Parts: sequence; structure tokens; C-alpha cells
Amino acid sequence: MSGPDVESGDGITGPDLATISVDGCSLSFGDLSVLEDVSLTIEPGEFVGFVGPNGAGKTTLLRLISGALEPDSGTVAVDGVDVHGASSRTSSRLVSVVPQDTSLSFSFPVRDVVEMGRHPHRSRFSSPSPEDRAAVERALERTRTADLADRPIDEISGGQRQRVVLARAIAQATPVMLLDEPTASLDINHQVETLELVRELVDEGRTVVAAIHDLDLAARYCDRLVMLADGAVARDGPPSAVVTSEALADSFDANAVVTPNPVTGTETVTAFATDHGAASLPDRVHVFGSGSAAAGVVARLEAAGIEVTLGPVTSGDVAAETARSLGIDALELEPFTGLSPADRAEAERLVRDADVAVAAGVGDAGKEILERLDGTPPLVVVRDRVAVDSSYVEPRMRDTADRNQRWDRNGERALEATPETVLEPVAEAAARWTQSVSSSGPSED
Ligand SMILES: Nc1ncnc2c1ncn2[C@@H]1O[C@H](COP(=O)(O)OP(=O)(O)OP(=O)(O)O)[C@@H](O)[C@H]1O
Repeated sequence: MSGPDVESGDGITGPDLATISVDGCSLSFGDLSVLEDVSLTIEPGEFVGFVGPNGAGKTTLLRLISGALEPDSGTVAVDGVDVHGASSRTSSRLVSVVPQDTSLSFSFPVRDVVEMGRHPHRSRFSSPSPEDRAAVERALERTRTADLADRPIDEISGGQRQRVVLARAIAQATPVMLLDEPTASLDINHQVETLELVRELVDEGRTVVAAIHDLDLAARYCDRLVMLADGAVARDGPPSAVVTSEALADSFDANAVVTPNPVTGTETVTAFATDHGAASLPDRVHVFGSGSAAAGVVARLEAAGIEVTLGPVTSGDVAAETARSLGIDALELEPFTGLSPADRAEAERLVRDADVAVAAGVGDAGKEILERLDGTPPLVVVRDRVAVDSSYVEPRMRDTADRNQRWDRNGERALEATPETVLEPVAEAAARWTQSVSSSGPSED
């Protein structure tokens, strides 16, 4: 299944396309089992991201594919060649590697380091050909490291070194590139430039596998993600199928929501702290309000596994958009319209079905519902940090808070929170409610 030998854009001959086949690979370090029966096929021209929590086995799997580590059982083939049986010259014509740790123990000029990528293409004692030189210059240009070419490698920054090592891999002109955290030490411009460049290499036909911690970048640039957890493939597929709140909860034990990035449309992960005090959370919470305060509350409650409803909220509002992207049931109103009797009935139903209500940036329509539903369920008021300082909004907030006092069955003030701290008072409100119901039975009012 060897690919055709062709003259590549980087001036070398070799197979231009290669498939990676990992078949039933297991590997242990002493008693520690790190990979267990991993099988994967990666097609030519795919950009695959390995994602997963620390210690999941991403680097180990990359090192297994490069041939640096040998599996206890199973095989790895690149372009049909068993990488563990091949000579190092054959493997280094097939696979180039950008390791996580790019520190080098010598002081060569950057150009010489990039030129090392050409060694597999030359006979042992020959000097670089014009073709080699052209490939090196091209790699320096593509990684924007040409201005560093004469500097000693040990006198440039970690991020610059990372780009130089990528240049060396590009100069190596292999059909497969393996990158371990290629953007880890890069600033935002260089992160995006590097991943755009990797995409270009993929579009030229290379097969690229990269371990990437940043899930947003992985979802934005990779064609396919393989989520590793405890040394096994937990999920494998397009980013939209792999970066989900369920997968993040299962594999990372993370409390997170995944929403579409408004600019790129790709998956964006927002993770929250998992601590919400000792009390248990209610099953269902209704959120009144709009704006970023309500959006933050909705996302945090959803990430904590609570069934959330929202409304009334104006269509297009950030809270409505957040609810929509999370598949949350929301009562949306068209801009500049009031509550119809049907909307009112629907809002009242959503609130009555909830164990706790949260008010966050409540507008006039929401206030109307708040006023009519006196008594149940218990209420938590979220004070928006911006709103608290505003002379326009603050009297309205105070007004809402005063009215909320009448809401509480025990005559206590409604519990207050910020979007960041909403889980604890929600848990407390639910506990209070359960207590008051069990001591007096549900109220009629
Ligand atoms: N040379 C080694 N000797 C012993 N244990 C090792 C060795 N290399 C890795 N491990 C262990 O193997 C497991 C997987 O490590 P690996 O570096 O592959 O994880 P990773 O998913 O790349 O993690 P990270 O996201 O932190 O980079 C870890 O428990 C690690 O401690």
C-alpha cells in the first residue's frame, strides 16, 4: 500500500501519502499500564487531534506511532511499513516529530537545526544539495523563523524554538507528522499561525496527528479528534461528536458546557469549578432574566447536570442564544412584544415545574411573572456585577429584591448570588424548600 513516489513541493522524493495503522497496541511502564488495546486507522490527509486529560496516554501513543517506544503487544504501520521493524532512516523518511520538550543540548545555529531534517534524504557524508538548501529556506519561511536563522538555538525563546523544531519537521518532508502540543509555548498569534500552517500541510496531503490540550483550538482545526482516557480510546470522531459536555464529564470529570463559538462556529468549552458546597442540587431550576448574568447562570446550572428552563427572554438575547445552543427549553418573546396570555401560562407552567427559580437581570415580562407567582418555588436573586453599580439598574434590582422578600415562605430574604456562585444558594434554596414542605406541606398560595 505504498503511496506513489512523487516530487513534493518541498523538493524531495518519497511517498506523498501515508496511512497510519495502530492495531491492538498495549504498553506498560513497569506495573503501570499506559495504553490498553488501542486500535486506530488514520487516513492520508487527515488532521487528527489527540485530546484527553493529563496522563491519558497521548504522548505515549504519539511515541509509539513514531517508533520511539515499542508496544508490549500490537503493531504500528505507516504506509504499510512496520515502524518498529524499519531502519531509523526508513522511519525518518516516513514520520517527522515535533516533541513536547524542544530543548536541545547543543548550540547550533537555527538554520543548521532545521537542516538536520534533511539528513534522512542524504547519503551519510554528502553535503546539502541545492534542493536541501531550498527545502530548509522554505521551512524557515513557512514557520516565520527566517529572521532567527543565524541565532544559536539555545539563545532563542521557548516559543521560537518550538517553531524552529516545526521547521525542522517540515524540512524533513515526511508524509506523516506527529506534533506533541505544538502550540503549548506560543502566543495567540503564533498559535493560530502555526495551526493554519499545519492545516496547509494537511491540505497538501500530509497526515498530521497532534496532541492538543486546548480543546477549542483542537475543535477548530482538526478534522477528527480521538479522546483518550486511562490509556484507551474513549471517543473518536468529528469534533462536534467528541467535544461534548458528556464526554468532558466522563473523560475529564469536568463540569463544562460546550457552545458554538460565535465567530468560528466550532465548539467552545467553558469549564466551571465543581464545588457547590455539601448540599445536593435540585433536579430542575427555572431562570428568569436576560443578558450575560442569565446566560452565565444557565450555563453553570446546565454544566452541573440540572434540568434548566428559561424565560420569558427576548429572542436574540445572549441568554436566549446560550439556552438555544445548549438545547434548553426557553420561552422566547419577539423584541418589543409583551406577554400574551399563552406566553404567561407557559411561563407559569415552567416556573411551577421547577424546584428553584433564579432571577438574573429580570426584565418587565419576567417581573410580571414573578409578581403573579407568589410563594413557590423558592427564589435566588443573582446580582449582576455590572448592574449593581449602575444608577439606572440598581433601583430596579432593589425593587426586585424587595418583592422577592414576599416570595419566601418563611419571610426571609431571597438568597442572593452572583453568576459565579449560583450553585451554592440554589442548593440551599432547594434544601430549605424540601424542609418547609416536609414540615408544613405545600402551600396553596
Ligand atoms: N518513561 C516513562 N516511565 C514511566 N511512566 C511513564 C513514562 N512516560 C509516561 N509515563 C506515564 O504514562 C502515563 C501516560 O503519560 P503520557 O505522557 O502519555 O500522558 P499524556 O496524555 O500525554 O499527558 P499530558 O497531557 O500530561 O501530557 C502517565 O501516567 C505517565 O506518568
